[in-house]
Amino acid sequence: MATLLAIKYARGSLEILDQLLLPHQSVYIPVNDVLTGWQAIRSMQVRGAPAIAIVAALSLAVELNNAFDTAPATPQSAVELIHEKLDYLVTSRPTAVNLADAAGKLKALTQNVLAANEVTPDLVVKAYIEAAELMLLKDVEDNKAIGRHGAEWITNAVGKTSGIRVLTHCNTGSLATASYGTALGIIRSLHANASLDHAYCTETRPYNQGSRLTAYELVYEQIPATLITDNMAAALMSQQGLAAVIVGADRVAANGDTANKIGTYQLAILAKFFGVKFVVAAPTTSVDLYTKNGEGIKIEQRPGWEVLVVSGPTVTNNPAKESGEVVVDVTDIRSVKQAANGIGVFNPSFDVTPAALIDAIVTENGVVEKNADGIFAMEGAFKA
Ligand SMILES: CSC[C@@H](O)[C@@H](O)C(=O)COP(=O)(O)O
Repeated sequence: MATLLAIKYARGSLEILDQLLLPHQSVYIPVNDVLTGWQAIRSMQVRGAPAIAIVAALSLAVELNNAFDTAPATPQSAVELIHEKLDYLVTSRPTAVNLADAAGKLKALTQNVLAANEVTPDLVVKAYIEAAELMLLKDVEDNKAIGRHGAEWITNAVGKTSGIRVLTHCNTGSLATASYGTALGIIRSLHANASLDHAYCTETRPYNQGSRLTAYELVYEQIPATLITDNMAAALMSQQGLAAVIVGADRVAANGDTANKIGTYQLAILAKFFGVKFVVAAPTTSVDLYTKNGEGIKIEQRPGWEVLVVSGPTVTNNPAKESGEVVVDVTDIRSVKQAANGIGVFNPSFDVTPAALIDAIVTENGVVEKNADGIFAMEGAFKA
């Protein structure tokens, strides 16, 4: 069976699956430049920490590849142009560190190319494009490794190789990454090993990444699965004997505090209460050693209409605008208003789960657990 692909890329061409239309329609839209990439990320046409970073990097790769007529005059100006565009892309969404991490690595790489002998603007551009393309390939490999490590850790931790039931939140699958997925990658691995009995996924209000995307992926992959609303988690844990809650991450601080989709924190508290393992799955590109703990993580506040409507307005007739303004069509048929007029709205897109509530953090290099003092040392995640 073909895997779902959020990102279709060949040199000079990038298309993304418009996630605002899922699960009703599967429509790929072209992303030929940085401005369109920025808008696709801000408007959630593509979302999920790794996918955002890859689409941002590749949108610039396509723009540079196709801009034959406007190639920079000097290697220095090529580097400056690339850095300026990357800085702009980083402003699209603030919480997931993968985007800033990718931009930082690509800036350092192009800066290093400048130091080489006989460098030309073309060489700078070529080095950038090749590095961005590698990020796409590496993410798939990393996710498969996360899947293997996480499945092994969970089966060992609960002492069972079959009959395992898990709960996941938000979307962390093929649609949130280059392919395979992080938390959903672990569920995929458990299923492939015949260890999984059942996967539960939350709706993940207000944006419904769970019911719209994770449920879609689970059905597509024929993994036995059930959808719950976010407020059913305690009832589920009290009745269904879960082995683990498995979630992704948008940013893991140096002490293991983890920013992830709003609602993750309350699931971690419930997991602690019910003695269910709480597992975070993320590539090392989500680990931010420069941020000491969760207090330093900037949480994106999303527009109030996402809470006031079901499913949310779609982005239609949305030409890229220099101002970066995103045009939403609130009269769209899927925008069913469900709240009293005049009510205020609190809509943080993410929350921070304290490290104390987390049992394991799985990266492509293995599993980080707390040391004897009960502390995660996330530097360890960078050692294979
Ligand atoms: C592998 S994706 C991990 C996280 O990015 C995911 O759980 C999440 O919080 C996504 O948020 P989103 O707002 O949909 O981009």
